[in-house]
Formats: sequence, structure tokens, C-alpha cells
Amino acid sequence: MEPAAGAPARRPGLARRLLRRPAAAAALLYLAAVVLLAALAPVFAPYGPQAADFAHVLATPSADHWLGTDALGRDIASRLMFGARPALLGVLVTVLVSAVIAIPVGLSAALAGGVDRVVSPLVDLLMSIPAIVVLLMVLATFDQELAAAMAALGVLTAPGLVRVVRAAALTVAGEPYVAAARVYGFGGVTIAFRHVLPRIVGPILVNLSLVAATALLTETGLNFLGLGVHLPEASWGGMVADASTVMNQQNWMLVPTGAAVACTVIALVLLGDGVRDATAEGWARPSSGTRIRPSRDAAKEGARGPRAKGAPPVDGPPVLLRVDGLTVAFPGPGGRPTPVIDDVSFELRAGETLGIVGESGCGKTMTGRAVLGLLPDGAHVVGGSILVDGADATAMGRRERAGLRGSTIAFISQEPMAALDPLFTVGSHIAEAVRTHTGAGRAQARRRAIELLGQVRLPDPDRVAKMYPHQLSGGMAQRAALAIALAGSPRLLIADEPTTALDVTVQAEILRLLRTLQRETGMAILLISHDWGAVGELCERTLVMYAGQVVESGPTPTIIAAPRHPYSEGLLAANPQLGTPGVTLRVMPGGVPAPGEWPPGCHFAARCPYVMDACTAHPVAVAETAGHGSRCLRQVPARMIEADHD
Ligand SMILES: Nc1ncnc2c1ncn2[C@@H]1O[C@H](COP(=O)(O)OP(=O)(O)OP(=O)(O)O)[C@@H](O)[C@H]1O
Repeated sequence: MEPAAGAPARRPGLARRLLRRPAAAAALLYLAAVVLLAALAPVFAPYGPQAADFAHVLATPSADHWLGTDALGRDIASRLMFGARPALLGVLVTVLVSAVIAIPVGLSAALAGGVDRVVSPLVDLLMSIPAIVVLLMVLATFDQELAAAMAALGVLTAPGLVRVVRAAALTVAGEPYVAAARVYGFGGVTIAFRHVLPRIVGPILVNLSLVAATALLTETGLNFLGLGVHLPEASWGGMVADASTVMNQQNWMLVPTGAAVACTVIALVLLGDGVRDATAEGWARPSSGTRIRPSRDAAKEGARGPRAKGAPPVDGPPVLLRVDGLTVAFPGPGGRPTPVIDDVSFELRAGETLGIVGESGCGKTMTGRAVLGLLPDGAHVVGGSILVDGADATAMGRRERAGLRGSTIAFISQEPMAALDPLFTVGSHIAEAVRTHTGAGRAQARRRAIELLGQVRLPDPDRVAKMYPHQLSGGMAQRAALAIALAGSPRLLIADEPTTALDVTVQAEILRLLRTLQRETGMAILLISHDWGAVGELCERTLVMYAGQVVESGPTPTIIAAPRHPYSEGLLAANPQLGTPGVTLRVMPGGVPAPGEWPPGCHFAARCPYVMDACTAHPVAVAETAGHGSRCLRQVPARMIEADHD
């Protein structure tokens, strides 16, 4: 296999990205200086905070007193350093309390509908409480303890932050890689804190910087009113109050005290903006030269699949998945359930490959999602059962169902790139899946991740493990997605159009890889595709779906050679891979009727060249002979049709 070219691009660290922004860098330096001066005030301050020099009251700046003195001759610079301590402590308490409450609550509200129903009204209620009244009550209750008031302020600012976290997380929750993380079987906490939170730190940081600014102003205000720090301790608010009482005699004092508060507030806001931008820059793709492609002959995985195509085994391996009469519906007009798949039945044995083909909108993906237990919002199983190893998955609780994903049933989609979180390397994605499903430690999971990358025939697994999703080609991303899917040693892989987005040579490589992996692992594969070529290549048996129903099922070669349903016949006749050179392909007129517009009889009747009166009168059942079924009256003797409808 040809080694992939190009080295993984290194992103500059957050600190370097931050320092490249002049405003953020200046704010950071200023705040660092304030923190340092406050922490080391006893060392740096030329005078004690209470040291009075009655010979120099209300002095302007001089060599002895850099920022002058107050009405008692106390050194303003020294008192500003000591006064920064309660100010910064208050900000820290408020920000911590606000973040510790708002981040988990906001994430839960976004990711769990039940929590949201409680949280949203509560947030509205809390936001209407007047903060100053609460703060005064807390100060009265806790003997003017400023830390208690600042903690209360943290609680009061949390609802606003909950809204921000919830709104930002809702956007990210819709990203395909979050849906993919569910499919891989990751727990809610892992998804929230590993995949969603890192993407929303920008808005969170901006809002926390505003919370910090609010906290500083509140702390200053309370001390201005004499309600916080006990006199004669130094505080910025107390110093502003002192300055305001003497401003008719000397107004200089307001300048350093007011400037300390104003500059710190501005610096907090600028730093929040800078961190947000630097974080966002970290997610942006490098613009040049890092995308690589695997070699054409990347995967010489072996020749044929594990079993010859043909009729379903009768006494073969045990049935792994049995879907029986499955009907899934969305709420339609007036709230009435509108089926999108109807009475779908099939079974899949261990190690078998089953294809589902059909035009767009026929219900292939919905069938796969129903098996995974990940139907879109609003969709419900309204009939039938899905037995996994004999246990009815539709009757399982959410936790039990989630336990099947990744370990028993894995999934790959046609958009592997979108399913990979852009913030994490390929190795880290796979290691996370290994840890989730096997409980392995970090080092062991990392080793297994490298093994899996080798198993999916990616070149130089060590190096690929260090790459980010944007550095992979489509084929490499699909192999990486397969490695994640294999992490839980699944017994069934649902592959939804796994080759659709790839170019032709890579499609063939991925199909060969799937076959090899199936042989090596013994897993069953449910291949959802609109491509007869892929299904013919990989699947022993095939279901043909039309407008929500299975219209034909049987051994793939038999269906391709002698389709029983006119829809299968039409699909095959329109397939360029199966056409004869020089002969014009047949095009089926019309389109798939939308759910809710299905006719009462055969769903295909309006497009069928063989349609009879009986086809439109009643629903058509599947008739099966020799493991080959078709939902068509043409194969049923005419007298049986009449008898059935009498
Ligand atoms: N969120 C949704 N709300 C309402 N209807 C939906 C929703 N998602 C899918 N459907 C409908 O369900 C039907 C089956 O969709 P499904 O995605 O399973 O089709 P498909 O055969 O997989 O098509 P494709 O090959 O385009 O993915 C379609 O008619 C589609 O319009």
C-alpha cells in the first residue's frame, strides 16, 4: 500500500493564537498584572493599606505616593492593590458558581427533552427575580459576607448562561457527528462534555466574561454602599465612595479608582472576545496542502465473501435480527400518524449480508434507523417488532437500547467525514469508542485503535491516528468510520449508502474491505443502497423497497436475473451497470408517492406497466415461493385474486 503523503498539520496552541490578537493580548497582560499585584500586594505595595500619613492628605501623584493619597493620607496605589483582592475573589466566586450550575444544566436541557421541559420555565422564572433584593437579603443573612453575596450573584446569573449554553448546544446537537456518537453507543455525559461542550466554549467564554464584568461592577457597587468589605479594609468600591465624598475639594482621587474598575471590566470583556475568536480559529481548517489520498490499490483485501450467494440458509447460523411487520409513522395533518414504512419484514442471520435497494424516499434509511433505535424526532414505531437475538428491541428501555448500539449493532453512513468530530484526531475517536465498549484503559485503547486502523487497511496507522478528520480523503474517512464501528466488535453492521459519496475506484475498495472485514469478524451486514452494483457485489439476499413497503425479497442473483415485481424489473432495466452497450436504458415514468399519498392498493400501481383493476382495489400481500417473495398480483392466479376480494 502506498504511504499517504503530507504530515499532519499542527495547530498553534490557544495561548499563541490569543497572543496574536493585540486587544486580547493587552487585556491578558493587564489582567495578569492586576492578579499579580493583588496576590503579592504585601510585597509590591509601598505602604500598608491602612497606613495613614496625615501630613499628606488628598495629595496628587508624587515620588512618595505614585497615585496620591486619600483624605486620611493613605497611599492610593497601595490600597488599590489590596482592594483588588476582594474584587478578584468576588469575580472568581460568581463565575465559578455560574459556570458550575449553567453548563451541565444547559447541556442537559439541550440534549434531553425531558430535562428541557423543566429547565426552560424555571429559567424564565429565575430571570425575573430582582437580583439586588436577593443580594441585600443574602448580605443581611450572612452578616455582610461578600463571598456569600457573590455566590448568590453566581446563582442569579446562571439562568442567563443556561439559555446561552442550551441554545448553542442545540445547534451542535444537530451535527451529524453528535448523531454518530449516539450510533457508536457513547453515553450522554461523554457526548455532552466531549463532543458538544468543546464546540460551544466560544459563546460560553464570552458570556462568562460578561458575568465576570457584572460581578466586578456589583462587587464595586456593594462596597460603594458600604455593604461588602468591612471598613477600614481596602476595596475598590469603598475607594470610589471615599473619592466621591471629597470630589469638591480634590477630584484626582476619582481617576485611579474609577480607572481601575473601568479598565478591568473592559479587559475582561476583551479577553472573552479574544478567547472566543482564538478558539474558533483552532477549529478552522488549515488552508493548504494537508489533504491526502490513499493509494489506488490501498486495499487488496482478498477476493470473495464468506458465503456463496443464494437462497437463505434454513439450518444455517442463528437469526440475529428479525424485523416483523414493522410500521413507522410521523404525525401527519391533524396529528394523525402517517406511515413512512409499512409492514416491513425480513430476517438477517449471523454473518449474512442483506441489501436494501430502492429509489430515494422509499424508506430504506428509516428501516435502518428503526433497527438502530434512532428514529428522527416525531417518528414512532406504530406496529410490528424488531427482535435482536430474540429480544424485542422496540420494548426495551432507552438505556438497554443504547447498550445495543456500537456493541451489537454498528453503523456507518454515506458521510463519514461529517460523523467525525473535527476537534479530535482519528486515533482519539477510535480509542474513545474502544474505551466505551470494552472499558479498556487509555494506553490499551490507544493500542487497539492503531490495530483497528490497520484492520481497515489504512496506511501507516500510527500516523493516521494523529490526523484530524479534515486531513482525510473520503475513502480514508470511511475506513476510519469503519474502525470506530468495529471498536465494539459488533455482530451487525448497518452500512447506509457507504460508497455513495466516494469516487468509483474508492467505492470498489470500500466494498472489498467490507467483504474482507465480514470474513474476518463474522459480522452480518445490512447494506442500504440505491446501487445494484454494490448490492450485487456484496449481498447474498436483497429487499427491494418501494413507497415504504418491501415489494420483493430473495437471493440477490435471482432477483437480478429474474425479478418478480415490476418495480424491481423497472429499477434493474434503468441501471446503467446492467445495461447492454448501444441499447437505450428504460426509464420508469413518474415518481415515488410521498407518505400520506399512498394509494389504497398496490403502491406502485400508478407507475406499473402491468396494472390491473384488482391492483388498485385492496392492499397487496407478499406472496413467497422458494425464498423469493413479491408483493404483486401478477404471480397470483387470477381466480385467487377474485376469491380473495369477494
Ligand atoms: N424527519 C422526517 N419527517 C417527516 N418525514 C420524513 C422525515 N425523514 C424522512 N421522512 C420521510 O420518510 C420517507 C422515507 O425516508 P428514507 O430516508 O427512509 O428514504 P430512503 O429510501 O432512505 O431515501 P434516500 O435514499 O434518499 O435516503 C420519505 O418519504 C421521507 O420523506
